Amino acid sequence: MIALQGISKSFKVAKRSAGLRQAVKSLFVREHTIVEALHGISFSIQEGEIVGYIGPNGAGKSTTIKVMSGILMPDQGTCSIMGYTPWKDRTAYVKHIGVVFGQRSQLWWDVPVIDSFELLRDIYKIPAAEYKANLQLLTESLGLQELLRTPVRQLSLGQRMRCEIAASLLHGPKILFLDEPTIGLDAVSKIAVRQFIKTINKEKGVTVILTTHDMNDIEALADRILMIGKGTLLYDGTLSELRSRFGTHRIITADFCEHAQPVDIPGAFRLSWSPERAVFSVDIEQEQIATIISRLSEQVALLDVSVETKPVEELIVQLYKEYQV
Ligand SMILES: Nc1ncnc2c1ncn2[C@@H]1O[C@H](COP(=O)(O)OP(=O)(O)OP(=O)(O)O)[C@@H](O)[C@H]1O
Repeated sequence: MIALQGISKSFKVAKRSAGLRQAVKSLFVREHTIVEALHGISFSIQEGEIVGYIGPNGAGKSTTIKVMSGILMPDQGTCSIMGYTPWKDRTAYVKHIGVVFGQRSQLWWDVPVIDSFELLRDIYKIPAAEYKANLQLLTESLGLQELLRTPVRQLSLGQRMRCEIAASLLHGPKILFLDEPTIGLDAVSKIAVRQFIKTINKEKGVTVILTTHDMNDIEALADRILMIGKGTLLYDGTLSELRSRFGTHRIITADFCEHAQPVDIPGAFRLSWSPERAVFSVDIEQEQIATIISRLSEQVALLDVSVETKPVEELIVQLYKEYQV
């Protein structure tokens, strides 16, 4: 459904040093630097996938989304989405995609939300019956009833984001590009947005590509992760593959029956120790969890023990470090 091959994109950025003298100089002599935002990006995505597109700040995520949604033309490479070249066949192409940029609004600021929706209906030439059905479904599933008559500028961030997502889906696109859809949302709104993304993917078969810095989004949604750093694709795989490749550590938390003095357990790294509780990190490639627990129970009376994998967030940080991005 989506195939990118060798996509590169550079930006020419005016360089200016600080100070009045340099400001005056720059009026006459302009110096530029080239920022290479994307460097030979290739991947393909099948219909029905939910793909998390991750990477540190400035990695090139938004630039890729802009290329895929036809807003930017790359310097090199090919991009075929549902048979279209996004930046060439824009008018026909945009009918098949929905785009949400978490940091920007596609809604008209001063008018009620429903007015923006009606404008989009006219722009996309959505047939009346289809518009009515989609609006009803989106209103119900995103809880928009109370918001439709409110001017966008009066909405909270979470309320606006729900309206943005609805706006991007009114024309029933097959692909949804979400650039940081949960940025700034509270925990309840985040869960609601994630739930909704899951539902449209399952029930309507919408293919979803989302960029995010929130690894809980990735954990909750993404079947597959594409990781980009400094404009280059660094990882393409599932979260569980990532876990088994990099997440060989487990965190053991032990609660004691009575206060205990710190002890060293061979094969485990002690992360913390308080009179009632200790936390260890264990590399399961080196030592078995059961062995560590048995060694620990020989030293202290255990009330409770829990074993957790390293949080995804930490795995990603480890991955960024490994690739030096
Ligand atoms: N219009 C532009 N003009 C000049 N440079 C740009 C432009 N857009 C992006 N860049 C540069 O391209 C690089 C990639 O930016 P991009 O916005 O794609 O990163 P990102 O991965 O989305 O980052 P973030 O997580 O911070 O949103 C950055 O170095 C950025 O400064």
